[in-house]
Amino acid sequence: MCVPDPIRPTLAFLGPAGTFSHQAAFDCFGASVEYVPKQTIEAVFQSLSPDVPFGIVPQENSTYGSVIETYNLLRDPTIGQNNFIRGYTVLAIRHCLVVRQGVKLENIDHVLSHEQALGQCRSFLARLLPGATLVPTDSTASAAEDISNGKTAFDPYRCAAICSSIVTTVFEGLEVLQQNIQDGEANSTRFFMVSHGSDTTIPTSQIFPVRREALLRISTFPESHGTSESERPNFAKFIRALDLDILRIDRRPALHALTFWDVYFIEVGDIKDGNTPWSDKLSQALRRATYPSIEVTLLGKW
Ligand SMILES: O=C(O)C(=O)Cc1ccccc1
Repeated sequence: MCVPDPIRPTLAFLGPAGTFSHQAAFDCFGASVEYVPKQTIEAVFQSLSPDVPFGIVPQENSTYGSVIETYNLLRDPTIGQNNFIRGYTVLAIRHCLVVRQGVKLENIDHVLSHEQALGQCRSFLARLLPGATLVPTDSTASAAEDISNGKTAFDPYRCAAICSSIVTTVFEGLEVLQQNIQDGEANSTRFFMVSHGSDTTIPTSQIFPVRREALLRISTFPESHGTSESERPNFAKFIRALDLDILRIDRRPALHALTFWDVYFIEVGDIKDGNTPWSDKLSQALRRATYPSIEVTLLGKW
């Protein structure tokens, strides 16, 4: 059972120890939180509660793009109701090819990792391991753990994991065969910090960029239950009415059954900081941008 520590709140991350999510969280929170590993990003979201007030989830990579699993989970109604995005942090990602000690490149016929990491190392894999089978795992560090303890469906002496070099200090019998195998030196991942409740005090000052920003979820649906094209919302009008900076837009299929009436995620920023509190400015913007067939939920502001 998890007994909450009144001094050190709990933070859930995609585990096991040694993932990039773990590093991103540690860079922000250091010793001020207690870290709880979860097997999936979904489990991180699901664990948010009074006992686990904080979580961290990967949101976007500069080489491979949006983390689809995270955006799919942001469609859940609990986000924006009980759980909220509270800010973000960016981590430079340096991938390594990690093997059991003594394994050489020519021995490898399976490469295990999180699908984001496999995607971030495409050109290395195509050049140096063109014949290897790519095996998606729950996380980068879980790939290393599986090879270390022999819990893969494959011969661990014919496998490699793509992960951080830190895993060699966490799991036994592993070594780094190649370093810096990511496509592009600038490879970075942005992580969202999430909390249970919208105003839970965050035990760090490391996470927030100076800018005032927010994430909106826009659900679209036909007003009548015919799915006529003429009912499609006019996004240009909606965005003009918001009158905020539009920092990025993502789109995922909706959870309802109406085909192609999608969910949009819009990150907005304050055009100019003034004396008006950011929450008031956001409420005013959302009032200006009220349209039939568009439902807006504030998923978080920071
Ligand atoms: O699996 C991990 O280590 C994660 O934290 C997800 C991830 C994977 C690859 C790059 C950044 C984050």
